[in-house]
Amino acid sequence: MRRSAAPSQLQGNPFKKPKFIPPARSNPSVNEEITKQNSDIKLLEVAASKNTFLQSQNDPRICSFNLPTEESAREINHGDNYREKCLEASAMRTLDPHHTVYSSPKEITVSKGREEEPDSLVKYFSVVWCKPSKKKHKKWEGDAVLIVKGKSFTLKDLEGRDIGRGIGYKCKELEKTEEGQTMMIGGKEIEVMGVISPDDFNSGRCFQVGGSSAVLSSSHTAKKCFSSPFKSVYKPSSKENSQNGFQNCKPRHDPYAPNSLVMLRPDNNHQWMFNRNCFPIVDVVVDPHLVYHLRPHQKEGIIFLYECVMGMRVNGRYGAILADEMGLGKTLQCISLIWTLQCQGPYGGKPVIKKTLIVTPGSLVNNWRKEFQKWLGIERIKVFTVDQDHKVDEFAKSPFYSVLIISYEMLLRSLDQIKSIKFDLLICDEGHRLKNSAIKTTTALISLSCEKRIILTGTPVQNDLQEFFALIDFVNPGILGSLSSYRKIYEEPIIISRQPSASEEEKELGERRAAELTCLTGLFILRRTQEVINKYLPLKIENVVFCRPGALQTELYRKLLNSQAVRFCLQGLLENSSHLICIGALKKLCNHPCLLFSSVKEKEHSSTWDENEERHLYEGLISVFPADYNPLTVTEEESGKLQVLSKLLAAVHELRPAEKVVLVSNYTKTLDILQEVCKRYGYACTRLDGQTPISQRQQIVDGFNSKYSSDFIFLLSSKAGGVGLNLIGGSHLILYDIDWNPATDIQAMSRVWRDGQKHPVHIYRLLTTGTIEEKIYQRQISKQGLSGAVVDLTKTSEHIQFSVEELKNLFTLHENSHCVTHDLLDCECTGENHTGDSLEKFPISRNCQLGPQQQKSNSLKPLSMSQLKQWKHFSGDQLNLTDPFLTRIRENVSFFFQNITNQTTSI
Ligand SMILES: Nc1ncnc2c1ncn2[C@@H]1O[C@H](COP(=O)(O)OP(=O)(O)OP(=O)(O)O)[C@@H](O)[C@H]1O
Ligand SMILES: [Mg+2]
Repeated sequence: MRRSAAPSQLQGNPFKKPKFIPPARSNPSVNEEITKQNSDIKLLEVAASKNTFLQSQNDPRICSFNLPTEESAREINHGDNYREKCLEASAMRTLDPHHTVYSSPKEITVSKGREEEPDSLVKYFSVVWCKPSKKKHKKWEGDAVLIVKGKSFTLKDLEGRDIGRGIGYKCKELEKTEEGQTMMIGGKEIEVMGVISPDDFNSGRCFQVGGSSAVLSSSHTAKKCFSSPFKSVYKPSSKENSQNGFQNCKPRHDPYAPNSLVMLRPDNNHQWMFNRNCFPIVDVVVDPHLVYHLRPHQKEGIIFLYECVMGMRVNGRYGAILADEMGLGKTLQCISLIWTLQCQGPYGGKPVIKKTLIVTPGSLVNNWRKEFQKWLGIERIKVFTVDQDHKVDEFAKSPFYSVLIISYEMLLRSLDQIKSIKFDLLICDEGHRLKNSAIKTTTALISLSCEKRIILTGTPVQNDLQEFFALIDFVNPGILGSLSSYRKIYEEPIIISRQPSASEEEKELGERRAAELTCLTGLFILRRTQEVINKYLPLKIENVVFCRPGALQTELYRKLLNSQAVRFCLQGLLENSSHLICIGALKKLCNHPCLLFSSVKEKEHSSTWDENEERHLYEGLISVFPADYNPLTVTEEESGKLQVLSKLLAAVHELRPAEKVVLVSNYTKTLDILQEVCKRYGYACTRLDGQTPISQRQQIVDGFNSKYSSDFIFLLSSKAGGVGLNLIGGSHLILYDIDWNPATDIQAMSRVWRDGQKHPVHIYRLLTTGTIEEKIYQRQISKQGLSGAVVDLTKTSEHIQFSVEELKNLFTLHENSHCVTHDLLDCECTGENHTGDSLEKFPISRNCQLGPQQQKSNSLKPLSMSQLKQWKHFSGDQLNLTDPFLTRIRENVSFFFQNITNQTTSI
């Protein structure tokens, strides 16, 4: 029977036809001919067999599917091997938010055997379908996947939707099914095109026809290319060749010099696609001036980025996500890439890019400019930063500048001008904000025509599958198909498999799909953890400090917990967000009672007080404050944390006069109080919060980091300015309050412990003992830590759902505990005799004293309860503390946890 082609058949259905045979294999004579005549390809083979230029080859963190092993350099087999590589890689990975990309093992095994297993219960077929008709020449309407399970049949379209069901055929009949056999299912006529292996179904690959399949796109493009290889290879447009003047095709830097960093040479497939004019192949070598400074992981990162944006990792895709943890130098890796691509290229040395657009949060625009200057000086690359006085037009008119740095906000305002400029490379810093494809910024950036797109983010990107899709689809549009098919094929099975009620079958399917997704995307996502730079960083001492609340605080806390509002919340009687108001009040109280006082007064004076929900919370509260209470006179004794803070600042000032402190809060009103205290003690301070004009931010940061600055304290609002800032001028960081989201706190903490820091770093997280702050901390470390799910920066308490049980726990004050968190750890120690003891003294079997050397804080992910248990911990009553700073605050502290990283010297 003749038939018209279904959509996929126009491109070739991989499940019906033999796999795509690459040009090199299908036509060896052509390949031989080309190799013979093109000396550069020969050179490629030789160069590929040397490993001088490919450091990523041996690195376990780099997914090196396309790297030029001797074999792969000789064959044009990118597309052909892709599926096998994915299959094999998928077995190695899970969809872990912290996963790094692994290299493939040497042997590739495809489980073909499974396809032939006679006793397999479920069968899968690729089919085409149409409405029933008697016509001889059918007009097939689409491709589909037929699932046969016993006697029941399900027909799914390539978006994963059910489009037909039926009952009646026998599985055995289908085992004999041959290509071309037709049958009726669910009111549709189908023709069987071939058998799909369980592997291909389980991984979801059988749905990846057309736009979503890297396999197809690769074979498709290669086919297109191969259709007339000689046209491009042997008949170059010599005019263009000579006009461009690339005959002098020496690498810009010596690829054989010691420590040279040489990029992967394009394979034959790539050459067919991109070297139509047959320029000689030239090694792309990163400027040794930069290489000299690069850390090993940064070299790997540059190789990775280069291969992604050159389309060498996934054919026809030019995007990448560099998701290295904070402080790993993503900026420098990008600068190195830009500088390399702007001056060099593999084809005749012709530069790959001319103009680059960098979009970044406002507070980092000048940081980018500074980093360009720091690594390349002011002469090599001319960067243009957009601000009120420097508009995009100026950049567009000038041939002088090649890099435009703009904030996300400015981008929206100047979108039309930006669109009129041809950018060859787009970098979105702190790009996790693009995870929401509905927001204006994302749609604006999607509308730019630039294909080479890089997202930089320190925040893990795989915690929400839809957000993950948005990020992937931004850098490599269409690679996962449409959102609806992605949902059906990946998201739904993965989510179902993680539910406790999931069947074994559902679990397996979900795991396979997750592995496949990781495999597909792992080619262009790279994440390394902080551990890779630990060895370049100084000692870090992290402390969790449980501060005893002041007497007024305790009294007010009790009063709040007895309020009608809290009682109603616990009975589930109040609606909506009333529990958030209660939580907010308790948090304010923990920071300082005067904050609560001001709130109550403010509400009392408002005209809507009588109807206000907060009345139920604040009623009678003012009577607890002294009659002459003045919220403007900040009394330290009233807040346990403030007392500890002022002693801590005094200790640093006295014991380490050359060192500085970064003081972080989520609230500007709290920062006001802290600023007041600084003033009281004559500590010079500077401040960055949401109100700080963007144009001044870098200046403030630079001022603080300068060794000539007299500022002792940097007051930082973590929400406003936490991301991306380098505050290495400070070596003590105090987190005055806690956020629900561990990512916010982690972001803030990594501002000081980063490359360039000279002093040992001390981090103090202050929590008020027995209060809601401890509960939030426990939530951070138990829920998120244990489940491994990492929340990201945009999630706030409004997104958190609480059960009545959880609210009960939140709204309890533990007045008699030194540390509720320690009580929960189920630790045998009393907190009395473990002060600063060394590992040798306390055997590892002891529950609570594994000591610093045992602690491997390998990443910035939230700590888990069990990890916390391994930290040193001791009560504040200890008299023989070895840490001089803790000794000074001991009196107001009920309990400490301490962890030391990189200990080589004493504190
Ligand atoms: N190889 C290096 N040698 C010395 N300093 C470096 C090196 N690489 C980066 N740095 C410095 O480390 C600091 C952190 O780098 P960068 O701001 O690029 O980190 P990041 O990965 O973007 O982190 P974040 O996610 O917090 O934005 C910068 O001051 C940078 O100049
Ligand atoms: Mg950064």
